[in-house]
Amino acid sequence: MNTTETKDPKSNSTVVDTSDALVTSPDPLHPANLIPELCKGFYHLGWVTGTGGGISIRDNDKVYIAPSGVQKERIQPSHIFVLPYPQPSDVVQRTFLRKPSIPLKESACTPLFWAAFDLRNASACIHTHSQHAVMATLLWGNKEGAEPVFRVSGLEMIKGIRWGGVEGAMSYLDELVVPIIENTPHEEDLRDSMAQAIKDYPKAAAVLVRRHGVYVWGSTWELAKTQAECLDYLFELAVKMRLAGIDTDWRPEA
Ligand SMILES: CSCCC(=O)C(=O)COP(=O)(O)O
Ligand SMILES: [Zn+2]
Repeated sequence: MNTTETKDPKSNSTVVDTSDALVTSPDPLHPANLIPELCKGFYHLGWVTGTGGGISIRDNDKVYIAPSGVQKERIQPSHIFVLPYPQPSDVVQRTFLRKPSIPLKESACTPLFWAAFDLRNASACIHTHSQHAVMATLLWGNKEGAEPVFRVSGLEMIKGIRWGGVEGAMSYLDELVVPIIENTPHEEDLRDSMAQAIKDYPKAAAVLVRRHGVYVWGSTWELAKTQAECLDYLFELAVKMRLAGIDTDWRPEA
């Protein structure tokens, strides 16, 4: 590994390695191999088209992050940023263990991924621009004075969600509640409201962003992925139910 420490004058961040050592592994489960593979899958689900969205994976004291504003289905392991964990989620003072040698910038979602790592001890966080998530934010919690949340109950896929995203599994009898925050012109400016929503809704496994998408996390990348799949299914189905005039608050008796 090239251990020369340099200061990036543009971003005022510290970079210690621009070689590929931290992102080269024959192991398909290495985060630098997984992120490109998972992003390709998310692209085909319509979750990360047009460059937005993605996934970050934390492996103990290292966080792996994809580049910003690139075709997420075409990312290579050599495009991945590696950051030490923990560190403040401050944009100005960010420290990197490894940056790509070609001119790329880390995902604008980095401070939001960090909120899930810091506040939920998550090991992976997924951001999607799924139209199902966006439709859910347009149909729930949007009336004057209404609590800004998505709610649904009485659907089997709720069992695929964990309390707080990282604890025990929810039951078929439970109501799923996901807070909705308002969008901002710049992704990184969502950080404080996402952190507040995570604190206000400690049982929620995700945060929806109005007219934008959703952030979902888990204690492993596998659980972040399956919860993102269950939530997306529930957003899609609940939207269809609401549009068909079917009660989405029906709850089975205990
Ligand atoms: C058309 S994408 C708009 C920006 C956005 O919502 C986003 O998620 C950007 O993520 P990136 O990882 O490309 O910085
Ligand atoms: Zn986004």
